[in-house]
Amino acid sequence: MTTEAGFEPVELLAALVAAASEAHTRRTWVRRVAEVLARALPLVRLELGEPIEGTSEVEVMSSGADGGAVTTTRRRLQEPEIAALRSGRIDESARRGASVRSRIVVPLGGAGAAMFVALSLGPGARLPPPLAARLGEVLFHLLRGQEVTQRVAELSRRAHVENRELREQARHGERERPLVAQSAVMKEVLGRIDAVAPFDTTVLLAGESGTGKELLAQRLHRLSGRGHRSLMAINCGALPANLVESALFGHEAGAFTGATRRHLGVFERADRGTLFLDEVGELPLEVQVKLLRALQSQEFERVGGEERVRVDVRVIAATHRELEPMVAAGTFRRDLFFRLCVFPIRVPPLRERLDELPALTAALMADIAARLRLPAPAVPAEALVRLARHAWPGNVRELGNVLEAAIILGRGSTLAIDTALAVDPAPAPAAVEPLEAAIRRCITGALRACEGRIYGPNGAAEALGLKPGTLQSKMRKLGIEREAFLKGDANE
Ligand SMILES: Nc1ncnc2c1ncn2[C@@H]1O[C@H](COP(=O)(O)OP(=O)(O)OP(=O)(O)O)[C@@H](O)[C@H]1O
Repeated sequence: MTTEAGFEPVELLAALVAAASEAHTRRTWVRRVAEVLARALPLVRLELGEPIEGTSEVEVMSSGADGGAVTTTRRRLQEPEIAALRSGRIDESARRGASVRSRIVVPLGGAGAAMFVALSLGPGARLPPPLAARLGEVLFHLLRGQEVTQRVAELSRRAHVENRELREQARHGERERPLVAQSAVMKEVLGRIDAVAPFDTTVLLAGESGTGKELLAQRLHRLSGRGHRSLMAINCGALPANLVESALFGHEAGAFTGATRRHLGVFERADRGTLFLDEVGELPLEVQVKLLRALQSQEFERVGGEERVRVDVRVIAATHRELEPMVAAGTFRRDLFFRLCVFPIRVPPLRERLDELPALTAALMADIAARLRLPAPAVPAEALVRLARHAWPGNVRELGNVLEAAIILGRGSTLAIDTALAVDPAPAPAAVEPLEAAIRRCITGALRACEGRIYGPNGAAEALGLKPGTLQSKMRKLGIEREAFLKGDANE
């Protein structure tokens, strides 16, 4: 038996099986089946419809014959579709004459079918109902097969993620350090952490570098209902824009040069757990948009992928920068700021809680001495006085470093605090602004004053005494976008 288009059903069957068996998602299945059918029929469009239970609507995935993007829409079920699903018979009621397209509805799975395929054929074309019914049977079984393939892929992905999760947890368990909080300000911080922990509320930890934000994020995660799942951390400032996006959302094989395999991002790996977004203020603007969307919908696409990945992630963000001035300067999105700043917690610098210096010193000393396999020397009162006089620009991290050096220099028997502090290279505290922050401030200020204009006599480059190319390269490096400063429809 051959069709009017003259194809051999056996060949078609072989091609359909080959195309459908490799489809990991229903979307790919629809595209591949449409491609194969288009080789045998004058197919204009293929639709796969699944009525939505309890409604008179149907979700339709549809693909043109050219294998382009598959679209998903939701609309009312049409009469011919209802009839075909109910009776399990082909509906050819939309068969038209030689100059107009026809549409044939093929139920998948006999009377009371749960799905259908609708084929729109070019003018004058026809698929005889017996052949269409056979095609329906084949597609029904191929679709069942696709569901199994998808389920297996999903289970294997979960197993992979859980395996990684367990390994992370084992490592994380080793890593978590005791948290000292004896001062009134730190007790207050801990109170807020413990209060918000059981909820999925997004928390923003703001404080200078080394104040213990990551340690607090670990406690928050442990006390939440997700504590037995993984806590994934990413430092948003450590990678350039294109890599941050892939680190957050993952990428598909072939997404860019060197992407030989699919890579899961931290969002996916934190599924059902917690994601710690450290240094969130460093995120380039273009990635901020994508992060906002992912936070709002808990859905995203891997870089180079079409499939929407759904996750269930609780987010803790941290920043050593003041985000509000960045919002005012246009370098941090206002909407993202409000999405993150649901429950802000300020972590005070060490100089504001010197009353817990003795307890911190004791806890850090015990930890460091155990790691170095040295006895922990006693801490004389004058050493504590000396420590209390230091400004601690690097906060608790710096205190740990000084103590480690003091233990080593004292060879495990005394604590050589003075010598250790004398070689402490931590920057002076104070009003000194990091160079990058100063550059960012100058550039954003100029762009604001010039309303996003870079070139020409009123442009930001001239105002800053830079070549436009140099300014643009600095902006790229700092993730500053000109668009954020445009007024109305101002243009270059
Ligand atoms: N309250 C604390 N009790 C015990 N150890 C602490 C405390 N706070 C910080 N530390 C220790 O100080 C070091 C720095 O802490 P942590 O990495 O959590 O700071 P952070 O604020 O996240 O720093 P950064 O912003 O630079 O990432 C870690 O070794 C941590 O264990």
